[in-house]
Amino acid sequence: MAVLPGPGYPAPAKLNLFLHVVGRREDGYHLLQSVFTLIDRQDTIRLRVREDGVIARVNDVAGVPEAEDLSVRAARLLQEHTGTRLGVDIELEKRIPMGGGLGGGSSDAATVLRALDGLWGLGLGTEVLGALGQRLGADVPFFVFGRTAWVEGIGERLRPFELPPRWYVVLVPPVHVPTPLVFGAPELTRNTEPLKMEDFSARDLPGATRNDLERVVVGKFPEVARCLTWLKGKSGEARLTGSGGCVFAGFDQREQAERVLRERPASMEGFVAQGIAKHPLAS
Ligand SMILES: C[C@](O)(CO)[C@H](O)COP(=O)(O)OP(=O)(O)OC[C@H]1O[C@@H](n2ccc(N)nc2=O)[C@H](O)[C@@H]1O
Ligand SMILES: Nc1ncnc2c1ncn2[C@@H]1O[C@H](COP(=O)(O)OP(=O)(O)OP(=O)(O)O)[C@@H](O)[C@H]1O
Repeated sequence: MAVLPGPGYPAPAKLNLFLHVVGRREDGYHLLQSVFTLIDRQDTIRLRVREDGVIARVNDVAGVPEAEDLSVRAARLLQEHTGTRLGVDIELEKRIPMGGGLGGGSSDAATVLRALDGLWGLGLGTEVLGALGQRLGADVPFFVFGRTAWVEGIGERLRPFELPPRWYVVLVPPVHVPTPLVFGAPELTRNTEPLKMEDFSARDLPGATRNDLERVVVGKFPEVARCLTWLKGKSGEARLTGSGGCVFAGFDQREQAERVLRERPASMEGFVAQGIAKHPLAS
């Protein structure tokens, strides 16, 4: 039952269609190349502006204490940055599996930044919000950018990339993969040769790319390995998203995706989601 009124603001999940680690910065962050797409599995965030400057979450979210919640931290950061006297009540309805490489926390943060930019009358716009968002997490600039993107740097260099309509089977193993554990693994390869975006169309991508984090995650989490092996049996394109543990495969027809999902073993959680070219809040 919703506590706050109104339909709320959507915060869609993402998939990394590929993820190459091409280097490492001096501060330990990794230089990546990736194509990010939004999908229509989403969290919902309801907001009510407060005149007293207080920022508070009004519902409990299992596994996410209020002080750590990226939606709350996004509001605090924006308030500090602008000095606004306004505050906000935040209600977060989670539907995106957590710790799955689907970027849920980052998307929640980006949605709060965008929505409060309007509700608090700030008018900062996409570029400033994206730069602020980077302080909250490497994926936040993508969600602020709000469209399918070829992504470089640690996640802040974004260019639009065209994809045909696609439906994805996403399997959700019962594990929570900590991103720092994966990036910190000694066995991770960090020297994939950089690709040029101009050389690739969406159709070439699966054969020419992979997720460099996959080998590390599969080695550490047998449940991820099990889901991936099963899905690879259905599509050679199956792979990990982000730092996992979710795995996915893309299909041209919704029916194909739904059939594969139905065929999965009863013990495997999963869903079908459609790729979306543009964030519902993007102009
Ligand atoms: C792997 C991806 O999911 C791809 O979309 C993201 O790059 C991870 O993004 P994220 O979860 O928002 O990551 P952050 O919260 O910024 O970083 C968590 C930790 O992951 C590592 N990290 C993250 C991103 C990056 N480009 N290099 C890194 O080495 C760092 O150890 C960092 O402390
Ligand atoms: N609003 C939020 N929603 C989900 N997790 C959050 C949120 N705020 C903070 N977190 C913390 O972030 C952790 C990772 O959650 P999230 O779902 O964003 O990971 P992820 O999908 O693996 O992200 P990524 O693709 O960026 O690696 C959670 O376990 C939780 O501790």
